[in-house]
Amino acid sequence: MSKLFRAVIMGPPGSGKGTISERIAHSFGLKHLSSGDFVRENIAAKTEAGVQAKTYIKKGLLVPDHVMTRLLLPRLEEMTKYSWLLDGFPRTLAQAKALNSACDLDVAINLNIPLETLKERLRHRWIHPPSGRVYNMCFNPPRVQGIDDITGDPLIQQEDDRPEALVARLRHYKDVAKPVTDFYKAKGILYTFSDTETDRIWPNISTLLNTKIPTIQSDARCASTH
Ligand SMILES: Nc1ncnc2c1ncn2[C@@H]1O[C@H](COP(=O)(O)OP(=O)(O)OP(=O)(O)O)[C@@H](O)[C@H]1O
Ligand SMILES: Nc1nc2c(ncn2[C@H]2C[C@H](O)[C@@H](COP(=O)(O)OP(=O)(O)O)O2)c(=O)[nH]1
Repeated sequence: MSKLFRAVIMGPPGSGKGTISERIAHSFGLKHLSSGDFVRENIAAKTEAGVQAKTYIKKGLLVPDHVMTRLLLPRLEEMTKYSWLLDGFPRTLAQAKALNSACDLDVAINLNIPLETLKERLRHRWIHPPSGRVYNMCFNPPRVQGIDDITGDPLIQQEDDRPEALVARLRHYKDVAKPVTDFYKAKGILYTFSDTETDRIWPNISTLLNTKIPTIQSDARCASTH
């Protein structure tokens, strides 16, 4: 059977999941699957799960596990031929267990970034809600201030990126994420990266994936000749 590469990336809001996922997708040719993008697509398409998800997001809540897994697992089934990196899922132990029954993961990347750094980053984060594109006024600013590069639409700052909301969000993240990282640690696939800068974390992630991905893809090549 051919073996593909399957990874998840975890970390608190602002830890760089989106930024690092894009780099991984670009450098290693994996598909970057973002749970936030899936949620937004389902809301736009008014699917049953999308309609349910919208009621929670409007209140600034996480989407419940059963809605999230119903929305996400069928999309993963469409990806059986591809290597992928999943960003934003799982966020809870229930989601991690649901994912575990659907597929075998090779690597779980865990970003551990100091609180002060997260606060500072999210203060400067601006997003283009229809596409999910993320900018940072210092790190990756748009070409024109306040305007999306591709569509020319105005950018917005999310309510829950404000410093007051953020501390509560981060506390909640820690409580919910710990059982998930423990779960992956017990499986021996957890790799934690701690730093204040994505550019310093990136070479270490790249080295890790260089050691993991060629082996797996050469397995896949052998398998495909039989
Ligand atoms: N795994 C998940 N479980 C529950 N809700 C989710 C999950 N993934 C996404 N969502 C919902 O979709 C919304 C958008 O997700 P997305 O990951 O794009 O943004 P976010 O919560 O601002 O994350 P971050 O700040 O870490 O980038 C979330 O706020 C949440 O309500
Ligand atoms: N100053 C600075 N900003 C960074 C760095 N890495 C990412 N950012 C920016 C990009 C975003 O505006 C914000 C959060 O990054 P993100 O990739 O959206 O994180 P996440 O919420 O998906 O985990 O921080 C970084 O290393 N330094």
